[in-house]
Amino acid sequence: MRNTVTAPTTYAWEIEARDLRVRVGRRRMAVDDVTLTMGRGVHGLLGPNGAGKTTLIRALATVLRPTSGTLTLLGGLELRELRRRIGYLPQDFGYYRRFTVREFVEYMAWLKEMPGRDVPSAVQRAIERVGLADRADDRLKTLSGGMLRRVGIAQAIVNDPAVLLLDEPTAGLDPAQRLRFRDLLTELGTDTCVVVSTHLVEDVAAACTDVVLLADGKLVFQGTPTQLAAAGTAEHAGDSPIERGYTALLAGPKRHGSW
Ligand SMILES: Nc1ncnc2c1ncn2[C@@H]1O[C@H](COP(=O)(O)OP(=O)(O)OP(=O)(O)O)[C@@H](O)[C@H]1O
Repeated sequence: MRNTVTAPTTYAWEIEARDLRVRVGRRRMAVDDVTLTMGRGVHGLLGPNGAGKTTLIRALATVLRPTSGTLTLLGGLELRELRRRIGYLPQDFGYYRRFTVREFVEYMAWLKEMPGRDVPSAVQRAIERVGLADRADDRLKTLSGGMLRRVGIAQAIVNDPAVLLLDEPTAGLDPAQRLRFRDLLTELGTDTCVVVSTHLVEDVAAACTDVVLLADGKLVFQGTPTQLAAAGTAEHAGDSPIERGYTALLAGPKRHGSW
């Protein structure tokens, strides 16, 4: 019999960061004094290259420790229990090429300490949700890049996480897969706190309830996609209102990386 740990359910936000700083390497403060809260819904994490998106996601995934400030996840669950309740797709996820899709997702379910009796049905459901049921017993080495990305998404959702962290999940997906993925995001966001980093502003407009914009490790903006769009004017660069809002908010005089 497993010990059942009773999770606190009295938190206001799934994710609460106060004055959060995360150092990478020796000196670089890749997340620099960020204060934000995130609850259920789909939070789009936007920002130019090097803004600190991956570093923030890694801190949320408990892979990196905060350098200073506080980060409270799920009301302050202890680390082991917290990790059971997180789903994480890193930018580059490692896998064994000879595993089948099912074996790999099962293996990840096992690492997340899911009760054994729940594993087969949870694995099947996760594989179906990413549209890979017909490839479930194929080896990973036979899949395309987009399919592998979907396997990565399946392993991230297999434990029905309360906090789901997806670092550039749409990279490598073809347009049809991206549309299906947006529907999945919307569905997941109804009862999960989903944080998704992306460079595709259209994905944010279509599937996110909330946008978090980072630049140089700082929080530049948090609000709805409509509020982001409202920040732009016709003079700002971009193909859509939301892209023009993004450009407007990043157009500070001291921002480097103007390329
Ligand atoms: N291990 C490391 N050592 C030194 N600097 C690092 C390290 N990892 C990241 N950085 C730096 O920290 C900053 C933030 O990087 P991060 O990967 O979090 O940005 P990002 O917003 O995810 O970028 P991208 O959109 O290019 O993926 C960058 O300037 C990066 O060069």
